[in-house]
Amino acid sequence: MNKNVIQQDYSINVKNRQQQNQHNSLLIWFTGLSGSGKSTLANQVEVTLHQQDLKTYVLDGDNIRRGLNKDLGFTPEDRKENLRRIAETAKLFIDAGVVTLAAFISPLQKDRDKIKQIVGKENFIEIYVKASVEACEKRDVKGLYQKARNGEIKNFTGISAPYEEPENPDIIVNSEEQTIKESIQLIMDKIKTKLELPSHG
Ligand SMILES: Nc1ncnc2c1ncn2[C@@H]1O[C@H](COP(=O)(O)OS(=O)(=O)O)[C@@H](OP(=O)(O)O)[C@H]1O
Ligand SMILES: Nc1ncnc2c1ncn2[C@@H]1O[C@H](COP(=O)(O)OP(=O)(O)O)[C@@H](O)[C@H]1O
Repeated sequence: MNKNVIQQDYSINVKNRQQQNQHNSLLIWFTGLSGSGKSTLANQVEVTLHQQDLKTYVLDGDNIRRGLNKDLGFTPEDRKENLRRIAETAKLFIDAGVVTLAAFISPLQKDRDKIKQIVGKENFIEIYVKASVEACEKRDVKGLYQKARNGEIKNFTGISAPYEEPENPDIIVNSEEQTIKESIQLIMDKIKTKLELPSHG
């Protein structure tokens, strides 16, 4: 970092914003294979929080890769940079007082550790959306597994690129064994205390 770039402080800080919103800000990070259910669950958790008047925003793999990170692909280096930029973006959202949900494959433990370090461990909840490659391939929501099997897509997670299961996730939901409703309930129970919702119960 350039030593001539100095942090500028403003009168209104994250605590002021959280007080006004009447809830904490937090990064709720969903990791798992393509098709495991990250976007589905992030969407439903956001709907639930939004209905309770919380300020929310979802950062999603496909959407970010069509904009901010459209210069990046799926090599290990590009995934690392993709996730670093997303973590820095999420940090701004947390500072803005927003409950931020992120749905990214984020396949490597070292990259997920870095995200936690960037946003601060007190602001980070890691949810492992567990589902086997077989189940995700059977769903093949976007037809990408078939393309990966045909060799049309290289470095495809679960087929030709690794996925490391999280070492110590805060929450595990198994989308082969639990219904969407059960998973949402489990996630809501866990995040409620972290969000400190004084007027929301
Ligand atoms: N090679 C390869 N491997 C994995 N995924 C691929 C690939 N090519 C395209 N896609 C699509 O990109 C989405 C994953 O992007 P992410 O930013 O979440 O990936 S990563 O965290 O940087 O690993 C992923 O979205 P999800 O299916 O929602 O996970 C895919 O739609
Ligand atoms: N228990 C479950 N939890 C989440 N998704 C499920 C579950 N059962 C079936 N699905 C389906 O699996 C698919 C997951 O796709 P998606 O949410 O796009 O995954 P990802 O974002 O991880 O790529 C959706 O079509 C969803 O309806």
